[in-house]
Amino acid sequence: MFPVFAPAILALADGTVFEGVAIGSTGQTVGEVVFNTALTGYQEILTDPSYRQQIVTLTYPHIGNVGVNDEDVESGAIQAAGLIIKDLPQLHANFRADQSLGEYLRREGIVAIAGLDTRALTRHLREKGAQNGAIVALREGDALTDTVRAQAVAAAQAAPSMAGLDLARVVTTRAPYEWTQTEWRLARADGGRGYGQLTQPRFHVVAYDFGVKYNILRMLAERGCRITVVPAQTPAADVLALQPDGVFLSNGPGDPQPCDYAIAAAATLIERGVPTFGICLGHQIMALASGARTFKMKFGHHGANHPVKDLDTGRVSITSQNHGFAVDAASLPPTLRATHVSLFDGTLQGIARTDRPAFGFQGHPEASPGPHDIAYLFDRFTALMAAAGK
Ligand SMILES: NC(=O)CC[C@H](N)C(=O)O
Repeated sequence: MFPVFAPAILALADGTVFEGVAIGSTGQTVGEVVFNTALTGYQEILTDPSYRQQIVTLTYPHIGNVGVNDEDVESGAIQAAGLIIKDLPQLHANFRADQSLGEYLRREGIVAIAGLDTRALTRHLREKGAQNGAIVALREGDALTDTVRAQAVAAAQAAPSMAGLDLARVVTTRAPYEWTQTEWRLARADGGRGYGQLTQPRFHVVAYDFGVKYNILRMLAERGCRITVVPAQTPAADVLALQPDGVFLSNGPGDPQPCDYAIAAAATLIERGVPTFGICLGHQIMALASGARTFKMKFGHHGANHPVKDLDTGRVSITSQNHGFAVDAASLPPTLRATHVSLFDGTLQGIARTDRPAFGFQGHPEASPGPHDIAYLFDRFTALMAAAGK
């Protein structure tokens, strides 16, 4: 029996209302509505902690075809505040699937909507900018009234703005832990060579968890890193006491600016000459720690086909992206140089310290599913640690 879907609406803070059907839990969710243009990877997107308090609309129309499995997760749970898609196939098929997308959303209590015009919504967000929204998913038989619409718009307007929000401290691990992984969990973003091999640990990396994605840890482990993951608010002195060969600053949700504890810790560790690599939020924190500024973008970058140019080599990589803030290229102090730039809008994508072994990248070199063009940055990090005497 195919399910009968109850009505649902998406209301934006500017008063625009889209109607569709409920494909997840019933109830209401609020968050910043952003669009992601990747064709694949809906499970990785939903479980990426950087999507906390964001409602994601996927521009690819058929989402759910291959169901859901317990391997393709980037964290232990769905992190996005909600999901918006055009069409949920009524049957899924994949040998690895153990449930449907709808079942997964309901099991995790996520409110989601399908059946609306995601192209119109995406155009709207591109023109007006990312803004807060509310999804209201009604129970079967409940009527969609003007009161429900008005309440949803009011809920969207009452939601907190992403600018100024420190969410890293919300999603981070409560206690430090050592990353371990089994064969089947090894990274797939290894340049298409298939499943990677664990290498005998050569480096000890302390990874700040601001909302870290599993595949980053897998790719570091594959390159011979033993990894101690620490909470976002761990002081630099505690990290130095672990005698790391390198420090990794992870991706994560929210605005980097209020993460003063992380900015202070990163500044100390970089100053002390510890090889440091930052991805996305970690890259932004490294920039702030070095005296640059960040700003909120109009609708950000969320997709898997963004061309980025390496300014040192001229090489263009197709990259995965997920960010709503960026480092202001005009704010770089003399100790920071631009290493990568987005060929979509010219915004800064990579930075490196001129006086210390530290660099950051705005996109996702660990992208799983790919593209894997920029995975070479992980090798750059291990090379920095090797050069520092390991
Ligand atoms: N993926 C990330 O780390 C995102 C960083 C930050 N939250 C932003 O939106 O820009």
